[in-house]
Amino acid sequence: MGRMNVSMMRYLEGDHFRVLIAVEMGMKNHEVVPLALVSSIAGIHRGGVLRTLNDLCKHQLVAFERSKKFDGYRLTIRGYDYLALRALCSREVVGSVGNQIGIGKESDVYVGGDPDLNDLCLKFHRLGRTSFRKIKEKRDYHKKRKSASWLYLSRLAAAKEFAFLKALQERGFPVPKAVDVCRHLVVMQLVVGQTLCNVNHVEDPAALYDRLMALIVKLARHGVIHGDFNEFNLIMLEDERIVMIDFPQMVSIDHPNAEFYFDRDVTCVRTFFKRRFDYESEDWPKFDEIERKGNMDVLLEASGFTKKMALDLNKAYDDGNFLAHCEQELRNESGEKEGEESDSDSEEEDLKAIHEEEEEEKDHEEVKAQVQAVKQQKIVLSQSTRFNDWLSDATNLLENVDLKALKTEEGYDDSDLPEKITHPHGVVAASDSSENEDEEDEEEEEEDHVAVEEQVAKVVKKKRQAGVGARSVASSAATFTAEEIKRKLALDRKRNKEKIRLKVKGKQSAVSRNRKDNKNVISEYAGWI
Ligand SMILES: Nc1ncnc2c1ncn2[C@@H]1O[C@H](COP(=O)(O)OP(=O)(O)OP(=O)(O)O)[C@@H](O)[C@H]1O
Repeated sequence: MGRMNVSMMRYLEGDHFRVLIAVEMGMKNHEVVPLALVSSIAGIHRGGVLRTLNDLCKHQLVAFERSKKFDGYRLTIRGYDYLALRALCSREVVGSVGNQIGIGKESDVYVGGDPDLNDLCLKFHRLGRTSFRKIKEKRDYHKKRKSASWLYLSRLAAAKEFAFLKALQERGFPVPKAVDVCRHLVVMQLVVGQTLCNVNHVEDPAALYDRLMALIVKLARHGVIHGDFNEFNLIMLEDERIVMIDFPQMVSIDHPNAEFYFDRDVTCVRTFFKRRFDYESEDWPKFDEIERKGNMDVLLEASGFTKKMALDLNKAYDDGNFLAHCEQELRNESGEKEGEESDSDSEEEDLKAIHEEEEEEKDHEEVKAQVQAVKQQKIVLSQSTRFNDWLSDATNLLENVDLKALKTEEGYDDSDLPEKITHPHGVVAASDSSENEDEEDEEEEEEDHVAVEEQVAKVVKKKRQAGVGARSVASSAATFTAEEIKRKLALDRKRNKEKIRLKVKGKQSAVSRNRKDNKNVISEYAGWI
């Protein structure tokens, strides 16, 4: 029995726990939680979530798994322990975790301390431990669900233990003081003593025997039967007082098998005393003689530990291997127990349906997105070909423009312009005027260039002032009239506007839909934390 390694907790940040909680929530209806879902539940962008998940994987708080349909993350036992501890730390219930003092079939027990370093007992329920270890080899066989069942069952076991501890304590039974519960972790008073199985000698076995039998009867009078009343679940203090621990199978005396459980508790004590202390009594309590005086069983049901929860938990205990959910599922599949569908199975089916719906929806959305992308591409392509056509037409027309004709037609005086502009290709001017000037140095060229620019600016200004603009030039040369271009531009603008509007609308609805889904998941899990 070692120590729980909680050193990593001090290095984890808020985002780490946020992502851990997101994985925990996602595991309600996912065997492994896909990155996209973790990201949307946590409300952190994918890049950030991925980085955090890598950290968590490194510290074995989550595990990455590949399944047939998709890859994703699942919470590990360590991750679940960290979540519970973190919550209790922030409630200032737990301040430290120490050595392991007990290891049972269904739990790990550690010494802990509160922030003031007073001793505490931390009991981590591990109800799905068996199934969790075999999860890989059984994965294909059981398909979905079992990953959720160990979280669910461990949480139920903790809730039940806490509820019983409180109720028993209030009625004066010798049990450890219940401090708090979170997820699968129950915090209670640390009992300093020895379990009865380790006690070899007592001063007065008869007195101890009577006290134990009186305890069984007192429980029954209050309406409950321990169900596991044996030397392993009884701690003896130094002064030989007895403290009861561990009530996993506590049942009401109205339970159909109540008598069987009662007799089994009595027999356990008798057998132990005979074997260990060689003490046998002729006197032992009988179930028929019990007079009910309290209704703790009923009160417990009203305390939040519902019938449904008890049903699920008892079924898991009865089946022994804590895979009740999965086995029931299998039985249903093989048609053995078609008429006996329990609540948990209907929940399983609901979850399955939700899962399938989600996948369908996802597929649908993907197809939609693809269609949208193809449409968009087409529009862009059509726009670009239209533009290219228009550009080539315009270029051709421009080349055919007769500037001289234009000059006479428009009253255009090009005396202001240098030769290079008057003859755009420079061929005519070069051959006519200066055949001898073959070489021009770079400086001159540059000066010319600046001069040309200035001249152009001057001419344009002049034309504008005279009310004759470039538009009139274009109108005489292009096949597209100004009206047509205007109309086209207006149409394009309108289409673009519509496109933007549509896009925003779509985005908004997707965002609000995601938010709604996340809100539902979060509200469903409100009682977990
Ligand atoms: N409050 C406590 N104070 C001190 N020790 C405790 C306390 N609770 C449990 N333990 C120790 O932890 C051991 C395991 O506890 P417990 O019996 O509750 O676990 P379990 O998993 O239900 O065990 P199992 O089902 O195998 O009997 C006990 O035998 C006891 O030694």
